[in-house]
Amino acid sequence: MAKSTSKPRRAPTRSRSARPSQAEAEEAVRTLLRWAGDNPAREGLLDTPRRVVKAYREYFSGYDLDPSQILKRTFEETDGYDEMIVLKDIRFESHCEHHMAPIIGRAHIAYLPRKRVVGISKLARLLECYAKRLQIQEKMTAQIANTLNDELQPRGVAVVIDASHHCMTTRGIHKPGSSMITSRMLGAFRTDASTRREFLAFIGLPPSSIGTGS
Ligand SMILES: Nc1nc2c(ncn2[C@@H]2O[C@H](COP(=O)(O)OP(=O)(O)OP(=O)(O)O)[C@@H](O)[C@H]2O)c(=O)[nH]1
Ligand SMILES: [Zn+2]
Repeated sequence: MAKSTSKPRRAPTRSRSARPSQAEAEEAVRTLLRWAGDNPAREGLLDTPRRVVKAYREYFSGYDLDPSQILKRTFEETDGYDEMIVLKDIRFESHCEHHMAPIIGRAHIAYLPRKRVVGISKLARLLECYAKRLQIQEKMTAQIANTLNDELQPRGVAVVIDASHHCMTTRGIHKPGSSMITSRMLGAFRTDASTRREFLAFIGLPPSSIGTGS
């Protein structure tokens, strides 16, 4: 195979200074409006670029958050609590990186603490931090589990996400009602079937619905 002489591709930068300005982002929206066949100068569309950019700032606010920082504050006075901790049915909205279309669903996050626990809202914040980025569901599921595992070093982590992809429901193949389920099991959730079953029971899934294949 011929050796490639092309320059290595630079990793995408996340630094704020490298971002286009607000004016440039609004101009890009005007271009899309013209491309769609409309007139960005008509009264109803005059404020649309500003609104779209404001909405995008919200949809993609996760790039400005540091996921590990979210889990930095932990509590050790738990009287030795070492049972499963589950936050279930956490609603979220994300956007797929292929079409920038909404992904809307629910996440269930669990861990088996080792000595310390984290404030429960931080699990939802961790989810938000990754959801408010361009995503594929598999990656988001793994990112949440891996960050929890790295930061808390618990005995196990489980993440299940069940979500509807608007790129599949409102365009393309048009399958409204379909949803995608992903899971990532680490530590005891991966190696111990009874731990996994207990978690699945907590989130209302049948015991054999999610295996680990290992
Ligand atoms: N695995 C996975 N696929 C996703 C996710 N979000 C969107 N997709 C899929 O990404 C794929 C992109 O496929 P392409 O063939 O490049 O794009 P496309 O022509 O718009 O595909 P269609 O959606 O089939 O019309 C589609 O099959 C989407 O359903 C996700 O979170 N995980
Ligand atoms: Zn998509």
